[in-house]
Amino acid sequence: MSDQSAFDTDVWTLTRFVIETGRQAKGATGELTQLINAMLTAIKAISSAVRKAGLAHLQGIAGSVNVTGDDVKKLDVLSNDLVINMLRASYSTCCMVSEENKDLIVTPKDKRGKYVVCFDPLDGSSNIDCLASIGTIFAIYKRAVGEFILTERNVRIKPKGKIYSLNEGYAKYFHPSINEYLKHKKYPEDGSSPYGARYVGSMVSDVHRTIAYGGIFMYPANEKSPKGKLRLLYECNPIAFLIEQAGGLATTGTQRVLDVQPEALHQRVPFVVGSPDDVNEYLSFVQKYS
Ligand SMILES: O=P(O)(O)OC[C@H]1O[C@](O)(COP(=O)(O)O)[C@@H](O)[C@@H]1O
Ligand SMILES: [Mg+2]
Ligand SMILES: [Mg+2]
Ligand SMILES: [Mg+2]
Repeated sequence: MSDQSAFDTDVWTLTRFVIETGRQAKGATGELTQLINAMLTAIKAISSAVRKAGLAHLQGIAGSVNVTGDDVKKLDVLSNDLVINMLRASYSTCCMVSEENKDLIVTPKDKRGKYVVCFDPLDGSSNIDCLASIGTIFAIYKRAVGEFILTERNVRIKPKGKIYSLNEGYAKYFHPSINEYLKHKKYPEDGSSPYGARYVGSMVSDVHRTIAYGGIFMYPANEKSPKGKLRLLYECNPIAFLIEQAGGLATTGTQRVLDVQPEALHQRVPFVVGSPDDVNEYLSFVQKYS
């Protein structure tokens, strides 16, 4: 707040931040600003649809299954259409990758720009009907360059947290290294306090908390899902980038997530992110078994 009055008349909205930093960037054409503003419009529309989902009969399934096997919800479809249409109309993309589209979405020639956008229009969509937090994830790459764009500054994650987060219901199918790590978190041998467990089941939400409070979020491989569930291009990479920018680590267990060479649009990778000391501790358990 700029003063003590109840209404801030000089607030830094994201739109203002994007316009001002775009103006200051040398050689900027405004295309990235157009893209981010289009994305923001789509996200505001998604947020409005999510808020009135119950009244507008937008809850429930759409009746199809997407390319990675998820039951598609009505709000997945609506969010996907919004993002595609807004981005197309921003004249800033050449192609897009969406969780909900099997193939690459190529922008019509007359609307093409220089960016590739990979997105998960609605993350955590199994949480829609119970009103838990859900959100949109996106990564922006410059054509051929493979660059992410940072939109927020100076967010830092604690070196070590007190919370672990994963779907422990799959413990029966986990590799022993994971179960041994979890046991260590719950029954520490060194006399330290056990970690708390938190798992919303919307990665956006679980990662947001992990950045805010520290700790570790995991969607590791298991016998049923040998590469985990989360998808590299539009779920793991953008989150890995944010976590690293905040001083955290993001690993598959065998390599840095951002070093994984993409081979398919909807490729999955095991995903472990969080405070550096926590992720390194997890890796020490992986190493014991390798
Ligand atoms: O139910 P599970 O197996 O724990 O999976 C939860 C994970 O699946 C996801 O919901 C997958 O994302 P979508 O909702 O975008 O398909 C993540 O947000 C979450 O971390
Ligand atoms: Mg899905
Ligand atoms: Mg998702
Ligand atoms: Mg999704």
